[in-house]
Amino acid sequence: MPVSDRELTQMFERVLTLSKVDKTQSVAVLKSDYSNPRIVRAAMDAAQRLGANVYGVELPAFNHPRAMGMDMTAYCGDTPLTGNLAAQRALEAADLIVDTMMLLHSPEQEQILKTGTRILLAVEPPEVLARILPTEEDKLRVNAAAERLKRARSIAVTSKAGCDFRATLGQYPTATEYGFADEPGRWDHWPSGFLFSWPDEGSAEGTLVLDVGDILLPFKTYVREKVTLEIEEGFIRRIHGGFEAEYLRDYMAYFKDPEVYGISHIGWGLQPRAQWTAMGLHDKNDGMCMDARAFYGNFLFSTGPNTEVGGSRKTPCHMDIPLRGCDILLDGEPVVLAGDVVAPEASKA
Ligand SMILES: O=c1ccc(O)c[nH]1
Ligand SMILES: [Fe+2]
Repeated sequence: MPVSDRELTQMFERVLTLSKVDKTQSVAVLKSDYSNPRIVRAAMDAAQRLGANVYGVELPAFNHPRAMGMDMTAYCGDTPLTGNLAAQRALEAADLIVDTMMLLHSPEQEQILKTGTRILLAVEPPEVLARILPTEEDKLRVNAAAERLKRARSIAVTSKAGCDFRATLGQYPTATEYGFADEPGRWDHWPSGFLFSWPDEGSAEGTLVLDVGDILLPFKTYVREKVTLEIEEGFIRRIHGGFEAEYLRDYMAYFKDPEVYGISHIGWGLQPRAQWTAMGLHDKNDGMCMDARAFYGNFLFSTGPNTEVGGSRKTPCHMDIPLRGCDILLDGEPVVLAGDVVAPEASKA
């Protein structure tokens, strides 16, 4: 359903307030040719109504000749900001950046965050922003789960479909997304509600089976026949199944880069207002489909780049793949069973 400009501005006031915006703050709204002008306008107006110093940074769109599709998560690393040091300095001067063009998975984003500037990504359709408006309660639940994930030294994922995956943890940090950027140097994404870390280099092993209904992003397709990924020493070695397996093999091979097969962030969804079914009601270019990444009880794994956490893999090909119905155990203790969150208690909706 359409969301009015007035409601969109009010929601931005709410989320920017949660992001600690007030009259002491400066807010930069980062945009490019493909930004949603309604989101840009609402962010600018809301920040002004909160008394902040507001400015816009507009960057010409960047198209990589080998990138396919319009989903900004598909081809990572180079962005309209790449190489534009003057614009990066202008952004680093802000306390908070509202990113309406997507810096995610770029080295520049990490450099900006290291200066203490906060970044809030907001590129989903206003209807999705409204349905998954962040709350303090979301933050409490995600942080409760993060306390458990931070302590974990191993993760194991199994499922009726045949998943039998494990990895050791600890080399990389735990990352949380609860929808607002309230602490210095924090990046967050409105809408969200999930957490993740990265497997220790070379430790991801076993089998991941995409069952019917599991999701392939950025393809934005629901799997119709099982796809089996065999993983050894942190990399996908074999992909087999039917049409979707062939499609995935062909797509990943297109990049001619062995690093695309590396396992990247892995974690689980904690957002009950995100729906597995939502992707089927949107066009592919409506947004990046955060419902699929955040729906409650999913196991979300991904492939490709891990430079944002100091990893060595810089490859543009990034797949986000949420699975339903998995058991997720940390150090042998369940946090999700059959696709339902079971622990920690404070993380349950
Ligand atoms: O919010 C996001 C979106 C995409 C992604 O790869 C991670 N987190
Ligand atoms: Fe991802």
